[in-house]
Amino acid sequence: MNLLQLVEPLITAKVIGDIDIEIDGIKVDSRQVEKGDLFLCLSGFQVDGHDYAKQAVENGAVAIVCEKELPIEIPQIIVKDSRFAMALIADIYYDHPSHRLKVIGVTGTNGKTTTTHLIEKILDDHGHLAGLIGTIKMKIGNEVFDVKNTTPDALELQKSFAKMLDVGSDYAIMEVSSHALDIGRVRGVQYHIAVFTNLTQDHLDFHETMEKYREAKGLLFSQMGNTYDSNVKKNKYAVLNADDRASEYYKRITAAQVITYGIDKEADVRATKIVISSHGTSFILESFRGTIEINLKMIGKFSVYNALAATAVALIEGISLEKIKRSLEAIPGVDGRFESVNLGQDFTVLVDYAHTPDSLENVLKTIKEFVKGKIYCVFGAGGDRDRTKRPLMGEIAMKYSDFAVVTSDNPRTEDPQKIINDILVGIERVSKENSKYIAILDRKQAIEYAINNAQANDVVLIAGKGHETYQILKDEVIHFDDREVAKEAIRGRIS
Ligand SMILES: CC(=O)N[C@H]1[C@@H](OP(=O)(O)OP(=O)(O)OC[C@H]2O[C@@H](n3ccc(=O)[nH]c3=O)[C@H](O)[C@@H]2O)O[C@H](CO)[C@@H](O)[C@@H]1O[C@H](C)C(=O)N[C@@H](C)C(=O)N[C@H](CCC(=O)O)C(=O)O
Ligand SMILES: Nc1ncnc2c1ncn2[C@@H]1O[C@H](COP(=O)(O)OP(=O)(O)OP(=O)(O)O)[C@@H](O)[C@H]1O
Ligand SMILES: N[C@H](CCC[C@H](N)C(=O)O)C(=O)O
Ligand SMILES: [Mg+2]
Repeated sequence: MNLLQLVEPLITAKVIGDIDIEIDGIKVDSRQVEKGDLFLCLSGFQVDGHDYAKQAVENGAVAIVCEKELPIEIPQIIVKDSRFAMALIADIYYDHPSHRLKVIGVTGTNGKTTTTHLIEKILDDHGHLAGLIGTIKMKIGNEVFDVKNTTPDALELQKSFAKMLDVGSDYAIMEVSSHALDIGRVRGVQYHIAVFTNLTQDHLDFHETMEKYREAKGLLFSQMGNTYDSNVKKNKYAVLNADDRASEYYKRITAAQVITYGIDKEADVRATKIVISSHGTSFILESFRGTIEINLKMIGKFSVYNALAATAVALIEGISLEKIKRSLEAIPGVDGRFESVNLGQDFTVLVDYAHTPDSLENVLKTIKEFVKGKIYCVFGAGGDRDRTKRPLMGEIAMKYSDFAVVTSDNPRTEDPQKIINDILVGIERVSKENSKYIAILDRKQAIEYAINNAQANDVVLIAGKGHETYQILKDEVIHFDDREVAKEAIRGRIS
């Protein structure tokens, strides 16, 4: 593509050199640059991409986009904000792929992965080909790719949309993280439907305050643009959780048509008569398209919220209640979310991705609804992440479980014992004389401890890492899968 044409909309950019040249690709990582590429210098959180411009040139870059003039021989396009430029350039380079797909974005503290998977299942069952982007994987056609981030950067995102179009997808369903919204990874994406799950504490290391966190998520709704814009091929919809206070704010800042879902408050799509058991959750779904009984295999009130959000999306897309019911009822659950590890033992082992105070509380409350014995809660908290959630998670574990086993999650660059100590502050704040808890640094030993001590009818919840098959330590990433470790421990007990 001609570079002059590609950067034409960046009207305030200062250009050094002749940019009336062809580029063969765009890269943000100097190590991946190939002959003929345009290299974008991003000032990162760890290092500054500008320091790698030389390496990019050595690898064959023919031009760079940067925020300051650099001592290199190839043409430079100097912009105010190279992340902003990246979003714009990527959208143009891949020929506005999000305008040719129906993009459904899901944001919120908890439930994004689950809700996107439910929407994908309903659309696929209904003859659509939906691409999927999120925490567990990226799916394009029938191919599945590993992901580094829940929401990729603008370049990878637009490229993925383009690939989805190539394989004939008509929908892209994606998780939109608050980080992505905040640093502009999804800027320029045209959303057809934006979904909000909920807003509770997380990521205050990054956003600093709940208000800023709420505002970051709000960008998904405010950036939807004007519903009545003549360029917009279809109407735009904001699907909001009526039971979450933040929805009022999102309603105010969006021009999209608002469809609400909920349980406690009046809503366009609502669940009543919820019954939770150890095998599933049933409820009556009342909607603007009629009423139907749903029997989910997934467990818990939070699962009902996710099902309602997915239902609202499907109803907007004109899918009948009967078909939605059939799809939702067929879903066994999502990888690593309330996933049972069952080798025939007389107690229950559940692996779940709860890594926030709210999700831990929801999961434990759900288990309380059906448990006949005691609850063991094995959990930790991620390093280099919101520290203030740690004591809160400790308090919640003490409040809703009978035995807390505090351990390591992904310590990253932090000292794992210090993370545990932060959790113990919360535990000790609420613990009573007969409260039971233990701290075991090694996650494998912690899981073994809970499983070895569980009695008939008890539930062992292993929270925080869900589908993850690794553990991020200071200097290395090791293979670690809670489900495998739990199975081994159960086998050890049974034999
Ligand atoms: C804080 C944050 O968002 N960081 C993201 C950011 O990395 P960064 O800015 O730190 O990158 P960097 O390492 O400083 O490098 C800066 C630039 O130099 C370039 N570079 C670097 C080295 C080199 O040799 N050559 C070179 O060109 C890099 O390619 C980059 O362009 O850009 C990277 C590429 O897009 C992301 O992978 C990375 O996410 C990191 C891994 C991360 O942990 N992010 C978390 C906080 C995150 O974003 N999480 C949300 C989900 C949260 C949730 O809802 O639960 C997500 O969407 O994933
Ligand atoms: N609607 C919900 N409300 C509250 N908690 C939920 C909800 N749905 C799921 N959870 C809990 O949160 C955990 C994470 O769910 P899920 O992976 O769907 O969320 P997510 O928003 O994608 O998380 P992440 O921010 O890590 O991408 C689940 O394992 C469960 O414990
Ligand atoms: N998307 C979340 C995942 C947290 C999962 C937990 N296991 C951890 O590592 O903290 C984050 O990056 O904060
Ligand atoms: Mg997710």
